[in-house]
Amino acid sequence: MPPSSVLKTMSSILSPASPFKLALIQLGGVGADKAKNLVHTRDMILKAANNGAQVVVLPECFNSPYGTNYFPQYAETLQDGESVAMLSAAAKEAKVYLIGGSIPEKEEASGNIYNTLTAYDPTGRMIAKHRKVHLFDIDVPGKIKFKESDILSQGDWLTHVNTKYGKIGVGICYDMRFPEMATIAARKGCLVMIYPGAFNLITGPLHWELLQRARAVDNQMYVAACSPARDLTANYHAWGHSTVVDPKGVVIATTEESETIVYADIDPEQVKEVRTNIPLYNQRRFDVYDDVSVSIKEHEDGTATKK
Ligand SMILES: O=C(O)CCC(=O)C(=O)O
Repeated sequence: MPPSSVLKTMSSILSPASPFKLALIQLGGVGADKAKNLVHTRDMILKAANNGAQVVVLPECFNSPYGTNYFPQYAETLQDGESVAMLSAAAKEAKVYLIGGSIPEKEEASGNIYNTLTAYDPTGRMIAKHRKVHLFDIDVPGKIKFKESDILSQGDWLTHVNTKYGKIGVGICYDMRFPEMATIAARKGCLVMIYPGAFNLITGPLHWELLQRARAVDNQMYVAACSPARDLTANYHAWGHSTVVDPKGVVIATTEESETIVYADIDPEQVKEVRTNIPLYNQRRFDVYDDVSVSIKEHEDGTATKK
């Protein structure tokens, strides 16, 4: 048993939190018909809630086919968009916190398009908005080339969603490759980092699970990533394998590539225990290198920005 002073420090690094059941909806059948995509998504949210989920997660780009050519056509504003309206109503009907995957968002004033996640509380109120911070621009010759920045603008803040179960850090897909985001979230008291994402058949097998386990073990927090199901008739073939990793770095729930819902129990005591047993938090040498979280200030709307 560690001394009580250590235990006290350990519990104080996690914002107040309680256990909850998480559901990752590995959504299938996302096609060209947006209205149809929305109807199916709502059905799956209700299904997850009926199975006891208290926090429900959707994948990246759940309302439109994935690809830069689709973004302008499917983009909508957060003020009067049909996807946001559905998400809010579904969160309320299902009485769950909803991490609403992402949609192409059009900002009316600038005309910019963003890859945007919105989150809702069980009354249907939008409680956070995260715009993908790191855009997916890669070129692996002969294998995969993707350049989101041709069409999308990048987000300028981090997002820590306040829920009654504790604080949840969010990122979108490629954001997962940047460890600073998860480290900042952990040091600001988030117990889980959630990434709606859509890796592909090249980088998926290489890095999807590895990145989640890395973020989890480095930061001693839960990490979850929610993908669409794979559709070989679509232009973009998603890796699937929606996964939840615990604070020890162990995969506690996962799947293959078909449509399904992945469930996992998130327990803040597990975070505290791991951080007590292996007390990395207090062993960091900020006299030797900098703490990436100190320059970040959290705001009431869930955003976190440089001071
Ligand atoms: O990082 C990767 O390999 C895939 C990222 C991605 O698909 C995305 O950001 O949408």
